[in-house]
Amino acid sequence: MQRRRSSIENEPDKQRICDLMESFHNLGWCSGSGGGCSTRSSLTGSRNILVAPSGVQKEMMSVDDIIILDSTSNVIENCNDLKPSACLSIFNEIYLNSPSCSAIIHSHSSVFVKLTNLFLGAEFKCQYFEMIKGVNGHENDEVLVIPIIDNTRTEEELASSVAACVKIYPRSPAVLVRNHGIYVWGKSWSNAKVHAECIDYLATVCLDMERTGLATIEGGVCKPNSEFGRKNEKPRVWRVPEVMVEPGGIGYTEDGVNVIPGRPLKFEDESILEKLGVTYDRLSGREDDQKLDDIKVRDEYKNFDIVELDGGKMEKDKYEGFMTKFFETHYHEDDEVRYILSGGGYFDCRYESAWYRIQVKVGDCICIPEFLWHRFVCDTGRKVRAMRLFKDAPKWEALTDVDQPERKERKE
Ligand SMILES: CSCCC(=O)/C(O)=C/O
Repeated sequence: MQRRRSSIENEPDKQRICDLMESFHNLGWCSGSGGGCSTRSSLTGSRNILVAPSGVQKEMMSVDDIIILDSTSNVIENCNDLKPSACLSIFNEIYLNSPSCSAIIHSHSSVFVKLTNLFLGAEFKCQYFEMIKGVNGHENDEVLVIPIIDNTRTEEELASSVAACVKIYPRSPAVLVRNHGIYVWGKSWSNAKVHAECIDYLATVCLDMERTGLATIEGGVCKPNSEFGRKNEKPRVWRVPEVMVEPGGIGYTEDGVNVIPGRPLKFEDESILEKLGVTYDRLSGREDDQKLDDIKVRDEYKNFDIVELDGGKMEKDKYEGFMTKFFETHYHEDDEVRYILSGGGYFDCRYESAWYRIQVKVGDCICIPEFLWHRFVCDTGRKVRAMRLFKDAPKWEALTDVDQPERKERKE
């Protein structure tokens, strides 16, 4: 039976929703009538849910505006006869599919509109940021994965996609909706609030840092360029049998490899680098890294210069000209040493009738030995800035299989 006056015992829960909505409005998470909030009743044994109404200014709600429903959406209290939030069907799906969920926040923070246009696939992923620890069950060196779904005209249409994400991504307490916002939840109202704050922070940091070159998206994961957590990462190497290499090259997906349906490529362990004679050091990505000075002394590099390619900024013909040159199979009569300062890509090295695709990213200082057939391609970020280190005067003389057929068998 529906009550006309707010029951005393529910007032603290109702007041909390009013307070949360006011603070979310002040944060810009629910301006222009967007956004919403729901919690489970804190009364012992109750499965009721409380939901903010639609049509009331988010920062001006009073306890009598908050609607209480039972677990099958029958209205228990609706003192001001208001319409429940349009998100109710989505909230219900989240409660249903995430049994520990006790509170849900729907934010229209503009950062998520921007983020879902930087991450155009089905997931936002980031790693090595301290705030990842604020998301239950995650460490700061783990990859946080939050699913992204496309927006629809109505909330009802979104509900089934949100439900599917909650089931498929049990570790994620959130679903992003492209060009729209986020649904984020937790086992209590405060846990949901912490999740919402951490994810908003991570999205803001990833966007700003990617835009200013302080973070890089590698294999779909946004990572800060600095060293923490990354120093133990080894370059990833894939083996690509020559028969699988198409005339245009290996090609690559977002993950760096060309996955021929039904024939996923094999990850190699790093011992392959030894066979290829490829060596590497992991640095910070900074030009003034002390370790770089040590390497210069250790390996007697007396000269360096910077090579920079940016498919988003350079003239198309110029960028493609460089890419064609670097992607043509070639070798040099000296070691090729490259220290990646931003962006990333893949060195493909040919050895015993196969290609080995070695991923390089910020901080990698890689040495491709003299006479080893290789080529380079940027990753999907289409940019790389690298320091080239030389023992003698800087030079870039590539010997290609076309120019030097008699050398073709060297180092194979
Ligand atoms: C990662 S630096 C750009 C590629 C390059 O300098 C080279 O020599 C490719 O073989």
